[in-house]
Amino acid sequence: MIKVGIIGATGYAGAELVRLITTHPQAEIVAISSVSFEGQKISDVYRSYVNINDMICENADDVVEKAEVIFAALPHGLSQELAKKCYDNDKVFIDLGADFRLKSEEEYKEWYKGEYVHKELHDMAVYGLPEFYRDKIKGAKIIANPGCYTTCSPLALVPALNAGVIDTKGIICDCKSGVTGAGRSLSQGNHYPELNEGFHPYKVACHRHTPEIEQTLTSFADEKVTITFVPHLLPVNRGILATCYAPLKKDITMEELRKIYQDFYKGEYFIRLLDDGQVADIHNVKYSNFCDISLHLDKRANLLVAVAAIDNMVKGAAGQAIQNMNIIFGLDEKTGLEIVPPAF
Ligand SMILES: NC(=O)C1=CN([C@@H]2O[C@H](COP(=O)(O)OP(=O)(O)OC[C@H]3O[C@@H](n4cnc5c(N)ncnc54)[C@H](OP(=O)(O)O)[C@@H]3O)[C@@H](O)[C@H]2O)C=CC1
Ligand SMILES: CC(=O)N[C@@H](CCC(=O)OP(=O)(O)O)C(=O)O
Repeated sequence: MIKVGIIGATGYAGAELVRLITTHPQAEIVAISSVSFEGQKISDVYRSYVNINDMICENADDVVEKAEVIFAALPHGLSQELAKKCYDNDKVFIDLGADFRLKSEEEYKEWYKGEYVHKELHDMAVYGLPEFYRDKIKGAKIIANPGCYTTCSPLALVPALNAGVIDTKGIICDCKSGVTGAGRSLSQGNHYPELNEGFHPYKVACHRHTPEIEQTLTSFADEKVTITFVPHLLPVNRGILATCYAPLKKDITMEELRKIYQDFYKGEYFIRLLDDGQVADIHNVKYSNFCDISLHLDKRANLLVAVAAIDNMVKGAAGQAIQNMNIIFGLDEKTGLEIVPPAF
């Protein structure tokens, strides 16, 4: 059994790791940590875990000592020293935050106002989007696990970009997220009466995920890709829907487009390419690690419209992190993640 530690287990992403790894057949949670709830049971924080997982929250040092793979689900900016400690002790470190995601320190400074403290760790960190970078993930010691928008949007666009059928400029990622995406901390914007029955964009064309999505897209293009990214807050608990618009470089039929996506995602269990006429819906991926993609052509405007849906807590966070762990430890990628999304 793989010995797993979870730092930040009481947050939404950490609690989702607890949920999924508790039943993973080849991994066991050996330690979890929390600052606010140290000494308390995780099942006292989340009553759904009573009698299933009643582990006591310890501190982060205990987790690093006991585990061989450490997941960190902390606010941005707290993972660099933790990664160093794990690396020095020959542990695998999987970071659900953004500290290791951007390869360019300049971009990190611009968007996160932080510094790269251990540059060598940033050089060796692998961006953990398995459908694109599986081979690099296999030997990684540090994984930068992508977040929700930054998983969903590239999954919708990369096959078309890689095949050279869409432009590298003028792409729009119009995304909607459930409220769990904002984490467990309370804020006025997430207050029920102010959120429920409303719907609005935020950080329009200035969200910190913009350079991260561009970084992934650019790795499949022959020049820098620039996008307009507009996230919206959807008054549901879970789910991300990315509706991506991209100018077509040439005339293409639906059959040709579909073939490009089918070939690119051949054998990818977690990618479900929907039939013509169907649309991706967050409803159908809830609680699962699937990404549903539907393809549409707007011939009048000469645009590709690619829509992708994921569960932000699973494929957008904990599930993808476990997928990365499975790859690193040589397990079948699906292990512990063969979850059937509920029908209603
Ligand atoms: N929610 C989502 O959909 C996604 C989240 N992520 C990323 O995962 C990470 C966690 O997000 P999420 O779970 O939503 O956030 P939460 O706010 O729900 O949880 C954050 C966790 O970090 C702990 N924490 C807070 N401050 C500190 C601190 N100063 N030192 C140590 N621990 C601290 C918190 O609790 P405690 O006080 O108990 O230690 C809690 O366990 C973030 O980097 C986020 O961007 C990535 C993809 C999707
Ligand atoms: C709804 C909401 O607030 N979402 C978060 C993103 C959550 C996420 O994906 O976190 P990462 O930053 O780790 O990628 C936001 O917009 O900041």
